[in-house]
Amino acid sequence: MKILSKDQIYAADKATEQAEAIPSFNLMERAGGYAFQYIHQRLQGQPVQIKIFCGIGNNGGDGLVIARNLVENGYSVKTYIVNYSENRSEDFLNALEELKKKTTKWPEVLKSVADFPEIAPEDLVVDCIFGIGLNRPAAVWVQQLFRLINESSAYTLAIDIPSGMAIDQIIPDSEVVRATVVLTFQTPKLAFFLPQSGKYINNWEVLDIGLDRNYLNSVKTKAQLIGKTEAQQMYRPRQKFSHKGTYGHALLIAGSYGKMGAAVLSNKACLSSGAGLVTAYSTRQGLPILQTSIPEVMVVTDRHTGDFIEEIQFDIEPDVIGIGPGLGTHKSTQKAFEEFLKVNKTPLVLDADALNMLSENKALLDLLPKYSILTPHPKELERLIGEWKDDFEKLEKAEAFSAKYDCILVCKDAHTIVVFEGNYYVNTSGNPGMATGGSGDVLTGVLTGLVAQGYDPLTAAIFGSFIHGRAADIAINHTGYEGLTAGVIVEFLGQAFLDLFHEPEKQPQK
Ligand SMILES: NC(=O)C1=CN([C@@H]2O[C@H](COP(=O)(O)OP(=O)(O)OC[C@H]3O[C@@H](n4cnc5c(N)ncnc54)[C@H](OP(=O)(O)O)[C@@H]3O)[C@@H](O)[C@H]2O)[C@@H](O)CC1
Ligand SMILES: Nc1ncnc2c1ncn2[C@@H]1O[C@H](COP(=O)(O)OP(=O)(O)O)[C@@H](O)[C@H]1O
Ligand SMILES: [K+]
Repeated sequence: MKILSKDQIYAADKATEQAEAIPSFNLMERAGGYAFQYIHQRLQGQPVQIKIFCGIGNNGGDGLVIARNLVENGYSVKTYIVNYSENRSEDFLNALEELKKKTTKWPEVLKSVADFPEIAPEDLVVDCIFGIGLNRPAAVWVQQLFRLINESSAYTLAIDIPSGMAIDQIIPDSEVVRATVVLTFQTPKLAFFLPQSGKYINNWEVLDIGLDRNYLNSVKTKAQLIGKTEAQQMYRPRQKFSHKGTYGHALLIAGSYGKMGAAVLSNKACLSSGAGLVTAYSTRQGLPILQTSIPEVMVVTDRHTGDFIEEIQFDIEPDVIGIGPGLGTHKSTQKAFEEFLKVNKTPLVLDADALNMLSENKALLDLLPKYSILTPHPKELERLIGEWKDDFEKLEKAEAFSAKYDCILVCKDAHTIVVFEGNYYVNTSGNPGMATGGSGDVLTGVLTGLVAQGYDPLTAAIFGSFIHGRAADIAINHTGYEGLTAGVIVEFLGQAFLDLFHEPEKQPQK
């Protein structure tokens, strides 16, 4: 699903107005009308006290349209205008006129804390104070209203975006309305998926307000959301007349003393995501561990007998090499890594200590083959690209890094974002149960296994991140969040593939 930017949303409005030859107020009527229907379908006339807080822009105008529809349908509604500015938008004024025609209970104007109403826990709050137009911190008294809503524990429906959250920047130290549900128009907003702003989002739903299809189909967005529908399209079915050679040979260079589990997990995951052949490269000490725990995997060891890999040399010709999990950053391993990069021509997936070694010696980055996949968690990413001011700047820096080194950056997080050629692919699968040691090692194995099978590296990164999270989502039905371990994610990889074609994805609301 496309994630439109602020400018693109405003352009979609304009395109719709032109294509349908309608004034902009019709669009507000439509958006507010659909939002009303959403509420009405759920309340079915129940006598709930509804408190609608409206700003003075178009988000506020939407609120007034919702209020009018609710009044017309017999609901008990109190409407407030949060007067943070005197610059009322034209359509806000249109919506106000229409509301005044339908009720004698005109909206109360709030100008300071003294004007705030009480909010009872059983009220339904509709937040239409700020929409995507927020571009600076709200006044202190307005933020106090956000706090009042948050402390009320009332069910809160935020329209388009929670007030206090900007669509394209992080406003530091700003209070944000913590909505129970965010009902967002036409397109999810990138801010919902970034840690600094996404933490305020519990549930979000897209409301299709019928913006111009031609515009929506043709617009190229920087960001897109990857769900089951997108993943399905990337899946490569296995062929009847195929053999293990068809699905490639993966080599995983991983493990050191005390961290052989990382090698075991990534190798198992590589096998379970469909690679034809998997070879583990590790220390001699690792040989019995690998051979007993994964008999399907072949093992090549370095010729030394120490705790760490001291040399990377093998006489097989893998289709892809995954490197890094549990490797350690011992001097001898660093040397071996550097020597390996100098001669290697095989596509790479780099994780964990391989990334740390790259961060310590940035010159090595120039040795990476084109389209290498790097899978940093936030700390590893920071070591690679430097500190960021906020999550939007993080993405910009990741983009610049990916362009400079022609690599695919898989920025792991609650919503993993794959960054490549100026595009952001935002993953929707996964859950907090995955915050457990070894789950990243599993991802390395999955991505390596997919490249081995012939998925191009970008598709492998996007599709693999989805499958990895999806396996964990299915697994928690059996383990709960706390009981999920990295090994269990591997066991559910097969289920994640099956699930691709099982049930259709929930459609956006209308
Ligand atoms: N296609 C769609 O999705 C449709 C969208 N629609 C709706 O329009 C909404 C966007 O409306 P909007 O552009 O009028 O902005 P909104 O958020 O109401 O803010 C109002 C104004 O506040 C100002 N301002 C900003 N920050 C401020 C601050 N801290 N303190 C004080 N003032 C501040 C700023 O003006 P400025 O002062 O910067 O000139 C801004 O313009 C969108 O979210 C959706 O609900 C539908 O109606 C139709 C279809
Ligand atoms: N709260 C979360 N929600 C969704 N996915 C998560 C969450 N926490 C971690 N993950 C996922 O789990 C993996 C953790 O990787 P990483 O930190 O490298 O683990 P390790 O180093 O222990 O293998 C990543 O793929 C990340 O996206
Ligand atoms: K809002």
